[in-house]
Amino acid sequence: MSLNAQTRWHTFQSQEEINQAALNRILAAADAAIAKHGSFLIVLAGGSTPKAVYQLLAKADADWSKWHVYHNDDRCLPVDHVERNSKMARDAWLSHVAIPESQIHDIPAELGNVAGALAYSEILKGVRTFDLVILGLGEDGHTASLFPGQAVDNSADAVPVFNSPKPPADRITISQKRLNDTHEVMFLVTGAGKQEAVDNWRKGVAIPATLIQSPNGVDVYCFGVVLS
Ligand SMILES: O=C(O)[C@H](O)[C@@H](O)[C@H](O)[C@H](O)COP(=O)(O)O
Repeated sequence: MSLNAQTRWHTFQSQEEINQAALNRILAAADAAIAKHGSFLIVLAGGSTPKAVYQLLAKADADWSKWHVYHNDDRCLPVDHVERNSKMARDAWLSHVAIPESQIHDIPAELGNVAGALAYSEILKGVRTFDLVILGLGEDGHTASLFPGQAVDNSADAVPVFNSPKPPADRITISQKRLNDTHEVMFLVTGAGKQEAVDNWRKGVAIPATLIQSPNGVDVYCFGVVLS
């Protein structure tokens, strides 16, 4: 599968507008994937913008029995810790809809980064190309748990992260290579704090987010940053 470096930028005028656009995009991607493959494979991001979209998904109508949910990263904390991305997604959305539990694939980050990454790589073994990967953007340009200045580790589908500059230090992330094995990518970027990272990205400065490409390019949904 060949990758496409095209980045399409979309700006929205309010938080509601970006949330709604993201919701529509997810539901459309699900319909298209289910029509084509009989299933929809979505990879979730942590962060406040995705959370608001998940809350909308909790009230949406969809063919939930065909959805398979993965996470692009998680923090090595107990399962029920409020900072676990898996807990956030369950509380905001997944516990409120009829996706079969066997199709919700949390990262077992409570096992620690090494054992948890091995276990998640096993879970991802044989999983087909994802349909939609959702990603956030950190102020430092990180995405998933791919941080600036850290070596890119594509040795497995899920890899341990040590010494994350954003706490907690121990995390697990799907690798760049496996994240790029997807039909579509949607970044959700909100807030003026992301301006410098967005400026760098648009100027062609390498930031972790620019590691992400898919055969269909990448869509970046923005609110609260200026696209100059
Ligand atoms: O793992 C983390 O530390 C966060 O989940 C982080 O990666 C988040 O996705 C971005 O910082 C954007 O977050 P917001 O959507 O809240 O701006």
